[in-house]
Amino acid sequence: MASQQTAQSTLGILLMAYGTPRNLDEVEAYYTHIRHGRPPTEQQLADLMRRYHAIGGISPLNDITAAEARELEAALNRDGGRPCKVYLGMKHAHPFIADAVARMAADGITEAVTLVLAPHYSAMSVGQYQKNADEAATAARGLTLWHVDSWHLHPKFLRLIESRVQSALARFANPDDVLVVFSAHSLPARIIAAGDPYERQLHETGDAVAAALHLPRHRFAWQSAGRTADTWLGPDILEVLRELAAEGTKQVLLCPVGFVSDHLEVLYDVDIEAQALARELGVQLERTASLNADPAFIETLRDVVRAREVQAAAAGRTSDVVRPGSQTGDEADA
Ligand SMILES: CC1=C(CCC(=O)O)c2cc3nc(cc4[nH]c(cc5[nH]c(cc1n2)c(C)c5CCC(=O)O)c(CCC(=O)O)c4C)C(CCC(=O)O)=C3C
Ligand SMILES: [Fe+2]
Repeated sequence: MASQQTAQSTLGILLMAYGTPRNLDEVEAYYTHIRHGRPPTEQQLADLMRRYHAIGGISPLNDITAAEARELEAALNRDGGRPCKVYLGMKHAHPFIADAVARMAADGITEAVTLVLAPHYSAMSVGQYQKNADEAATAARGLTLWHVDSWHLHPKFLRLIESRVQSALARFANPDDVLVVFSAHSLPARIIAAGDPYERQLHETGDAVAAALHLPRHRFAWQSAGRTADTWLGPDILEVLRELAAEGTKQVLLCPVGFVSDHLEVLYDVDIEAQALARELGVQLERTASLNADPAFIETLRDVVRAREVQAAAAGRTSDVVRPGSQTGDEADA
């Protein structure tokens, strides 16, 4: 009897994002949260404040994420499928992931697809979002979560990145002679030894885009590494820019494909910091436009959610209990 009710009940969507301070007064608490409760030094805080000031005082990330959540819910509710409600949960800002899960449970949601606004899986990034969600769901009881781990090879995602690369290439005098660099947020290098798929997935995305566009050559780089004693994945985008300039490369297109929105890592680390170095090196550096709330990106996310729902339903037909899963959204139909 419960399953008949489930067929028409609302499917929850836990849309998870990094989160950003809403104003400069919130930066210290935000930074402390990122540092697992250890307040930053005065110097570290001043440096982060300086970067937020440099991009206009506040990151556009909150507005973009909210628009993505709103548009995704609208897209899901006009496709004729099971009615959906999107709950936004952030890793480091309000509303936190646990708050979103608690609200979902209070609303009577019993099944939800979880999706992180980052295409590539790492146990240290997406895995942590999922862990936060799982803990809250266990506490709430009666709420089953179906995780999407990654969607870095979803055909619609690849088409979107390809078109972003193509339009950016057109900004160069000699588009055939541009070196495309795909980047993502660096992570501590020890994840690789632990068998993490993060680096491989970044390469898979970049290689697929390069093949589709017949790019003569492309490279990979990491960016925005933390300022800690850890060894971070490299080479860094700044290091790659120096190397390319030394080799005589004059035109570089950076595609920060590990991020979906405009935020500090894109607007400061690329548009300000990397641009300054490129100018100094005499290199023309362009960057692909972020996906943000582009309707074609919202369609991609909608497909990823529906594909995960179908997978979960199929699993439910072959067993009595649908356990929190962790399949990828990459197999979705084009
Ligand atoms: C993998 C990953 C993504 C991509 C995937 C995803 O999106 O999840 C990401 C995105 C983001 N990271 C962001 C902001 C920050 N991340 C920091 C620090 C760190 N990030 C890490 C990892 C990631 N971060 C790590 C391992 C640290 C070191 C933590 C420590 O030392 O324990 C710091 C501290 C200062 C600094 O290091 O710069 C800030 C301010 C913003 C919001 C920007 C805005 O407000 O517009 C976004 C979207
Ligand atoms: Fe970060």
